Amino acid sequence: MKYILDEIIENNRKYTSEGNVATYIPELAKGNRDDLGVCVIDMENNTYKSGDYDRKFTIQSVSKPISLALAIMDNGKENVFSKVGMEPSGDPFNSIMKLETVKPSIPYNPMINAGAIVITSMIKGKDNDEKLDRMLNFFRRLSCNPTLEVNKDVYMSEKITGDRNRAIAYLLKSEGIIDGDIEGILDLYFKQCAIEVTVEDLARMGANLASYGIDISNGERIVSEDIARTVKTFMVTCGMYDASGEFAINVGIPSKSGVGGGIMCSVPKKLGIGVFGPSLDKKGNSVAGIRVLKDISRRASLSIF
Ligand SMILES: NC(=O)CC[C@H](N)C(=O)O
Repeated sequence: MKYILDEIIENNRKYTSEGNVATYIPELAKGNRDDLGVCVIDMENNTYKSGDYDRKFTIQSVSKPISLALAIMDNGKENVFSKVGMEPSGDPFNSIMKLETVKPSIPYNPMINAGAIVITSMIKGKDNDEKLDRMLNFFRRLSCNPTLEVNKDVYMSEKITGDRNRAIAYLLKSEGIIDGDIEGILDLYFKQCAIEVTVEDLARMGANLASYGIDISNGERIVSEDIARTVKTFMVTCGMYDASGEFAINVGIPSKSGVGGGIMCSVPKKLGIGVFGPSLDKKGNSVAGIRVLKDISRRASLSIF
C-alpha cells in the first residue's frame, strides 16, 4: 500500500502547477503550491502515509459535514432540515444568487457556505465560548486527536476579509432563516473553518464515518448510523461543490473538499482517506488531490457505484 501511494503521489505532483493556492483569505496565500500528501486508514486501523503528510493546514469547508453531524445531534434532523435543504445547488460554494431568486430563501444544502452558516448557527451552547468548545471537542473526538486547535492567523484573516459570508449571513437574517447575533455566528463559523488538521486527521474522520459512526480504534459509537449515512450522502451529492457530479463519475467516493487544500474521503466499510494539496482548480478543489483520489480509486476499485 505504502509503495502504491508513493508512486501515486510522485505521478501526480506535476499537476499542482495547474492550479493555485486560495488568495481570497490572505493568510491562505502563504501556502506552498507544490505540497501534496495523503493518508489512508483501513477499518483495522492500519495507517499509510505518503508525500507531504506532515503538513498542517486549515480544514475550511471540510468542516461542513462534521458540524452538520453535531447540529443534527443537537437539534434533530427535522429541525435542521427545516432551515437547510438536501439538494445540490450547482452553484459555486460562496454563491448568493439562489437566496434571492428562490423563495423561501432556505440554502440548498449544508455544504455550501450559506447552508453551513445556518448549520453553525444551530450548534448549542450558552455562549460562543461554550459553542466553540463543544465544536472543537466533537472534531477532536471524530479525528481521535485531542490536540486540534484553531489557527488564529487564518481565523483572523478570514474574519477581517469575509464580507461575502457576512453578506450571506445578513441576507439569511433578513429572510428569517437565522436570527440572533450574526457577528457571533460568523465568528464561530470562521473559527470552525480555521481548525488546523493534517491528512491523518481527515483520514481518521473519514474512517470513522466509513464505519457508520463507530470509532475504529476502540469500537465506541461517536455518531449514529443514520447521521453517518446522511453526512456521507451529502458528501457524494454536494461535497465537491459544482464539481460533485464529475467527481462521482471519475472517483466515486463520498468526499468533502476545502479551500485550504484538504479533501476528506470515506469509503463505506473500507477506508478513510485524507489528501492535502493547496493548489486549487477554478471551483476551489485541490487540483492534484483529485488526481490522487482518481488513481487510488482506480487502483483499489473503490468507486461505490
Ligand atoms: N470552500 C471552502 O473551503 C470555503 C470555506 C471558507 N472559510 C469560506 O467560507 O469561504
